[in-house]
Amino acid sequence: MDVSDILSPLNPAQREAVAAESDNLLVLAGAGSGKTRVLVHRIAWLIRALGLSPQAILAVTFTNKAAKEMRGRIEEMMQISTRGMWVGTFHGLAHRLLKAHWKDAGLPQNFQILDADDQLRLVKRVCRELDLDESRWPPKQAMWYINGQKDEGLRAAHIDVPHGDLYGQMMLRIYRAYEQACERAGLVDFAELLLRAHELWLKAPAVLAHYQGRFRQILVDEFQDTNTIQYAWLRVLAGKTIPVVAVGDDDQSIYGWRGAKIENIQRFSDDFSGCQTVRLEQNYRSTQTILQAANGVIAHNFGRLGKELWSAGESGEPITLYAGFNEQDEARFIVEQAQSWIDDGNARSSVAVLYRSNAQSRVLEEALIRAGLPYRIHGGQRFYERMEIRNALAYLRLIQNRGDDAAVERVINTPPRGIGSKTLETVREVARNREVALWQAIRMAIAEKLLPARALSALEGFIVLVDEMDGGSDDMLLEELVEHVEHASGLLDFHQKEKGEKGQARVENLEELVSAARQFEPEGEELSPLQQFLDNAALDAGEAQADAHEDSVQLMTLHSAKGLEFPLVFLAGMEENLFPHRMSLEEPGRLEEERRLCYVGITRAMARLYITYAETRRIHGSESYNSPSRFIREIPVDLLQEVRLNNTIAAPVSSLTQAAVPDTGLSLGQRVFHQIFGEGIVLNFEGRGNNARVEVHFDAEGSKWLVVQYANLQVL
Ligand SMILES: Nc1ncnc2c1ncn2[C@@H]1O[C@H](COP(=O)(O)OP(=O)(O)OP(=O)(O)O)[C@@H](O)[C@H]1O
Ligand SMILES: [Mg+2]
Repeated sequence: MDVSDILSPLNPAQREAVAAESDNLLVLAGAGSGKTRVLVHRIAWLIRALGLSPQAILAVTFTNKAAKEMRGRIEEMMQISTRGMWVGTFHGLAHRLLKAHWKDAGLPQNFQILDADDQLRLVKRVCRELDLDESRWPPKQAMWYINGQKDEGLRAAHIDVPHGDLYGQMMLRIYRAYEQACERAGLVDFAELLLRAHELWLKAPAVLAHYQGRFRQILVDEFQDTNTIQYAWLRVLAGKTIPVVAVGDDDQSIYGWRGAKIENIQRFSDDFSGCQTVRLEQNYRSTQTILQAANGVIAHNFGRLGKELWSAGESGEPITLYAGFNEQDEARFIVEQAQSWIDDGNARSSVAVLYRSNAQSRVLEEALIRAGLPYRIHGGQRFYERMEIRNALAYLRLIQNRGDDAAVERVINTPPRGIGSKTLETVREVARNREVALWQAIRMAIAEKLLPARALSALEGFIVLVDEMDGGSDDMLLEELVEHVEHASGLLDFHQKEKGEKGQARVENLEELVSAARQFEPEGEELSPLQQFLDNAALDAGEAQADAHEDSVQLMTLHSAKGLEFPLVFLAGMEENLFPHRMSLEEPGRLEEERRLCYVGITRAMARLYITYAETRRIHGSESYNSPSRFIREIPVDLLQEVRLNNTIAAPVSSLTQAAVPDTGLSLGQRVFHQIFGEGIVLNFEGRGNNARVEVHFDAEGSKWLVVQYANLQVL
């Protein structure tokens, strides 16, 4: 590819960004305006026009999948290998650094990554060791606290809690104990990866100098979702010498709840000297209708950096709105529409169904299965997160590192081998008192006969089992080892004996893990293939799907849809309390983040967009009645077309245009307070003025019809 070919498929603003010569560059632009495309072309430009070696380039993407795509695009454009290029997520890159410089980072060479599930398990254990009442100090909250502090770059030793702050003191105590537990077992959670990588720069100037000498340019996609520690890491690395190109969209910042800071966009131009800002305003992804809908929704947020977005594309079809009478009906409608789109000759993978919470996927999955439509889930119940897979991986981790307490906890009695909670408690106590890993504690318990004979022999069985799995493992291929472990551990046998589909699915998943091992390509000799495989599984959880290549309908949460695009998109479950999420209704900041999430959802659609909601929904085992999401009302009504139950088309959208209950000051979806029933939300109404009756769904009491005149509702 010629230099001119790199620029020709771009518009003038994009070209300016690709060929910009300034030290630092910020590309600030709305969805679908080609930000990611600019990054890819800029990398090509750096290599072709400026003669940079691929090894001198560091590119940060938001997911591992995006990193793979970026590599693929560059290889395809330039016909070069991207092997030496550092492309990955902040976490992936941090991991790579720590593996290479474990000593400087103060870690054992074989440190293990602790994923969210294992982390919670460990926090729970720590809380138990501190003798804390779980209901008073929920481990999950402690975990959020710990991660929140790490995201801000704070270790327990850095935190000062005021005397009277009981809560703060307790959290800090847990944090401290948790740090020690990780240290002892050589475990590193996700937030720790970033924190350590940052500390590595500060502790080991020679390492920093090495990378500062190596990289000649840093590029960051989805910059609006960087958190404090990522930003700090970047800033130290860039120093005064490495130019940084950041692309982002303040309207798509959706990870505030995980510590992401939109303000980093504003800080960037101050902190990175000589920064030039380029704005892209043309959207190439969506029809005008879809774009206008997205613009209509996001216009309700305040304090935006302000961007124009227009499209030269056609106006396209109206957005279809469907009210299912329950979630089953909603799912049926979605599958029906998807099927007819596919029957028209479109690929299954051109269809995406997006939803707010993972729990919503089950009903959709069932409808897809009934219709015989293959589907794939990104995120959520991910392959590497499935219980049986995690169990098998835990055995493999033990082969690698007996000190991995989280792995011991997970499989010591899985499948059941007669090691009860009392036995386990004793082992934990030994570990605690003597400050050793669980594995060693087991050995001590055996050697010193600290338990009844039957318990000891069960423990011994476990030790022998793992040691035997390890013996000879060096001579096996990775796939052989995985298969051997699944058999020898009894896992396969255990699930084969399980009744019904669940057991069958688990067996299939275990078999799939063997295939994954077969397909796995280790890089370099430094780390054993097993170690690389385990790291990959932990980092990649969810993104590496066994059936990635298959043409299937795409299911995912709105969060995981970031950066992607699909010709046909369904936004399902567009109901108050679901989306916007119940938890976000109290705080304006959270509500705005939900709205950005809605903007992200709408802008994933290229040609066709469906919005659906259910009038009643059974979720988490209970029935709820929610009004349509306020975000639907924020879409200009002339862009919408409502489809009724029997699939007839109605326009205009009656139920939504009448959002206000006439002459009452009330409107649908509004939160109100009643003297006796408490807080609730207005769902429905009849009549007008003093004669109007409204249906209010009270948080505590359920739905009730009330006469406005007597109900004396206070608007909240
Ligand atoms: N100049 C262009 N000519 C033709 N197509 C373009 C151009 N620029 C971008 N596109 C296409 O528009 C779509 C959106 O581009 P891209 O994904 O890079 O946008 P983005 O700004 O990164 O979006 P998001 O904010 O959702 O991440 C892609 O299909 C891309 O190939
Ligand atoms: Mg992008």
